[in-house]
Amino acid sequence: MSETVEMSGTAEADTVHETRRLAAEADLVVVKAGTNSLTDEQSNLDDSKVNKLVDDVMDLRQQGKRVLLVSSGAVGAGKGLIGLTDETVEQSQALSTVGQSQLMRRYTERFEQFDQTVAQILLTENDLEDPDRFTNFTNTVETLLEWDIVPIINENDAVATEELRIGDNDMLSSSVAIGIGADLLVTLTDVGGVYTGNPKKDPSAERIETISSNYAAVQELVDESSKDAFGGIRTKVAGARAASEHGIPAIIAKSTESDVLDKISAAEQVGTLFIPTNGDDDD
Ligand SMILES: Nc1ncnc2c1ncn2[C@@H]1O[C@H](COP(=O)(O)OP(=O)(O)O)[C@@H](O)[C@H]1O
Ligand SMILES: N[C@@H](CCC(=O)OP(=O)(O)O)C(=O)O
Repeated sequence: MSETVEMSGTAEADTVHETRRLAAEADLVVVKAGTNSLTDEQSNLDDSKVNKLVDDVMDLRQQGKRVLLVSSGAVGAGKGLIGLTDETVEQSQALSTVGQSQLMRRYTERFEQFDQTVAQILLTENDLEDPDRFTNFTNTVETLLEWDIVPIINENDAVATEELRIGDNDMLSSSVAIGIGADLLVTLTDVGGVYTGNPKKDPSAERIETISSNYAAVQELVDESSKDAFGGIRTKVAGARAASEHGIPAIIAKSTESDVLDKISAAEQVGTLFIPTNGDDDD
């Protein structure tokens, strides 16, 4: 297990314990999975990664929880299929439309093995900001959840170029979690949480176990370690923080960790935990 780091302002042990309990008891969970957690090095959809994610989601479903999956991977899967890179935004948009249907086919096949029906929702931040569209979105989600279906959400990349430029499913999943009043946001990625530096480049980087009043210090570390990257850990931290400011516990964790969602629902120490601030920002 990675080392944890005590940063000044880290939450008290009982607050951490209480947040893990809240996360464990969450009924309505938003799970976000990034491209790296779904594709291989040749940018093909990686069956074993997709299967593992579905198995993890089904762990929650089998406990009676309602789950919304926010999945990236459309552009990545499109690149692998067509054998082209996305050098322009227009190419990314077109690739996403190819990859998205492939992605949904894989999800549908795997979830079917558990007799779990899924649905696709493509949306943009604008859809969440416009009151009529937002109402339509929540009505659809509520109906799907009543029918025991797992909605799988992605950005509508063919029409939303802003999101494509900044790789913003991290913020979209956060907005969805806040909008529908989720009980927990889990962001799955290819590293074990938020670290004091980029763990792929800096072997001395240590995992930050909890984020609460130490947010400003964490933000500085993250800005420094991911200076050149669009999206990346920065938007995950911003999205998780936004959720926690709305009273929703949020966890950033590694998608390859065994039974990662099951562990969260057993209140185990996994990834980086964002303590709900309920708007009390004491930075
Ligand atoms: N301080 C940090 N803590 C954790 N990861 C970091 C940090 N700084 C940079 N990163 C990088 O952010 C990456 C995760 O972002 P990204 O590649 O966008 O993932 P995803 O495809 O899951 O959305 C990690 O692979 C890691 O290399
Ligand atoms: N909507 C795009 C991905 C956008 C995105 O946020 O990607 P990632 O940073 O890998 O979660 C896609 O499906 O390819």
